[in-house]
Amino acid sequence: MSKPDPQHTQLYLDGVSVSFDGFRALNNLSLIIMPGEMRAIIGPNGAGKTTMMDVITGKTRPDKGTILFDGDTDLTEMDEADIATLGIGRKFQKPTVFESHTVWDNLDLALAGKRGPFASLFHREGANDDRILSILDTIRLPARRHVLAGSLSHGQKQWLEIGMLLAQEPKLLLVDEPVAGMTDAETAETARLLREIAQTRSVVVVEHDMTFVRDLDVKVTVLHEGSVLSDGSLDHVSADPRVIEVYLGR
Ligand SMILES: Nc1ncnc2c1ncn2[C@@H]1O[C@H](COP(=O)(O)OP(=O)(O)OP(=O)(O)O)[C@@H](O)[C@H]1O
Repeated sequence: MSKPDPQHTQLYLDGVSVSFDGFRALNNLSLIIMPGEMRAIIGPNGAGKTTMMDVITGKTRPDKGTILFDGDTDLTEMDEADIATLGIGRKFQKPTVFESHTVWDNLDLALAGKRGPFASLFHREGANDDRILSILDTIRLPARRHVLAGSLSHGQKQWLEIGMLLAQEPKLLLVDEPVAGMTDAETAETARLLREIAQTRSVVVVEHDMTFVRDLDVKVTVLHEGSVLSDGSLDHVSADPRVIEVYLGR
């Protein structure tokens, strides 16, 4: 089979391998995410999901393989800070908001981070207000904008952190287990929130919660032993005997 053309792709991984002390955490992994696509990544513990995020964001260097952003930017040659500046945002599992600042100030700080020191010097008070209000709407927190981030529920902290990433206007958002520890209502709302966000950017979500993955209603990729075992709709991959074996067998 001929290789797919990376042109017009948002993220292109081809033949990516990473070993730790001889153990292959990623084994010839190939994956394509198109602009404006949301993809769910599932797989048993140790399948390589976190390592995949690490090689995309420059935290771990692949031993071999191609990783391209926007069709032609080689990420394997870049460091973490440069990759973030390109427009790749990563949400880790644990929220890391500034607990002793208000929700509003957390977003204001995130926007200041985007401006950089020079632009911040000439920044007009209140210039960010429209942008902050718009992000507050997206993350379901307009009514809580003046409370301290530390007083939010766990789910709301996750949404605030997503909002802080949105302030950077990423073209690709990588989200690691966003609904772990959330209530059922927060989990359902997070699926709606991510679907809205994915209307204007690409999103890759790693998650174990299958109710949530069903709510996302997007193409699912199953990783196993560092490569793609199966992909397609959740119904398709759930019926794949290889997937059933990996999750239930042995
Ligand atoms: N820095 C490292 N050094 C050694 N081994 C590592 C390192 N990082 C990951 N591994 C190993 O690589 C394999 C893949 O790990 P990874 O964390 O990517 O899996 P995962 O799919 O994210 O699993 P989980 O669902 O449990 O988070 C595991 O066996 C892990 O122990």
